[in-house]
Amino acid sequence: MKITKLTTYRVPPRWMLLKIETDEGVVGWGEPVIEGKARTVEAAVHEYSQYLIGQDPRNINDLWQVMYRGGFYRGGAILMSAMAGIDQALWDIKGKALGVPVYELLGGCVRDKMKTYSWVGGDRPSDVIEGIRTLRAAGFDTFKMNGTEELGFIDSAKAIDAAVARIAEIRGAFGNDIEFGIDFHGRVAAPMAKVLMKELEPYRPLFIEEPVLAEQAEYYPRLAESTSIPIAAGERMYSRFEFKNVFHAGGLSIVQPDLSHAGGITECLKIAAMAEAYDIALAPHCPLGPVALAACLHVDFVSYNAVLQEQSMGIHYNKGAEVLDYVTNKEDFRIENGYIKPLPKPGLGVVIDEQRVIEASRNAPDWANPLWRHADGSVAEW
Ligand SMILES: O=C(O)[C@H](O)[C@@H](O)[C@@H](O)[C@H](O)CO
Ligand SMILES: [Mg+2]
Repeated sequence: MKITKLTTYRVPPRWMLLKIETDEGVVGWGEPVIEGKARTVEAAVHEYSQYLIGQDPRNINDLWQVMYRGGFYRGGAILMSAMAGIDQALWDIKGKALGVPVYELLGGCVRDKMKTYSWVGGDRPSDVIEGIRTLRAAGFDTFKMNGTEELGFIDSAKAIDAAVARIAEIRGAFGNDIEFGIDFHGRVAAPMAKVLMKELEPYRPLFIEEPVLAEQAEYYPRLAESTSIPIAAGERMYSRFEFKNVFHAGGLSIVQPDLSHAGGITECLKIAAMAEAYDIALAPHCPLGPVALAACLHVDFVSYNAVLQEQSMGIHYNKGAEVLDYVTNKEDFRIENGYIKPLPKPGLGVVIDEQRVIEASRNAPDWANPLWRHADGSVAEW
């Protein structure tokens, strides 16, 4: 079997789908994307085709190493996201060629179903109570929300109180009938992270995500010393070589690699196994589309330390398309009481409505996150 063609489709709301064709008619789909930099990742995907066209797509490990090491420079959000989508498509092809789901190729499932969670609120955490009520009616009991709006390096007690009051209201409304993670989204600088985490402790969130920016990961052990709340991070780390330093330093309780940013299934499997050795739980990051979610689920189902899966149904970013809009086997993605079952079809288990994708790609918006500024005019972390 040989790879003959790579085709990329940028589609609403902010995703990119990659189709890899072969000379035997087996087609694989991937989802290479960095939110807000789809065109850059698209260029990187097509630059990698020099290593792929004419090659056997089933030699996933060798193709992965060639893409990672062959061009001298390596790592980072753009290249590892391009590789991630290509890797996903190669696993899709291999599973389809052998007639089995990818998790069967990886040794089979360690669980019957995988727990998922839903986002509530938006960029500026509001309407969370209403959002939780709606999603609870749909069977979810675990949620995630932004913990704060923009926050200064050193901010006021008033700003802290506002963030804490929102969480107190949630606990007050639902008690311990729900669980929720709080995403600091990298908006909080190290000095304030310690303050805010301490104030949130009484409300026992399931985890605090990105309590500081990934480039400040050396604070994780110090923050972990000062709080009982589990620390989660990983969406802005891109290879096992980055994660190894964070695991070794300690402080991280939940690792959240993104299957469309951190080198794909091949790399995230290795990250998951490394995390297990450090007694760190796995909760793949996935605010993206159906192929990214499917790739996450295959890693979840074969990873003992997988505990929670993010999925983007109803997420505040999905303007213009929902997570299953480009999928024809929607029933396989059914979530019951917050749980999803292994995807039964060969490969990644996603049947893409290519016509719908082609139509949607004709006028895909160039999504970008908003640019926030502090009251003094300086740029704020979004
Ligand atoms: O936890 C999450 O889903 C992420 O923090 C998410 O909000 C961002 O990754 C966003 O997709 C960036 O454009
Ligand atoms: Mg996050």
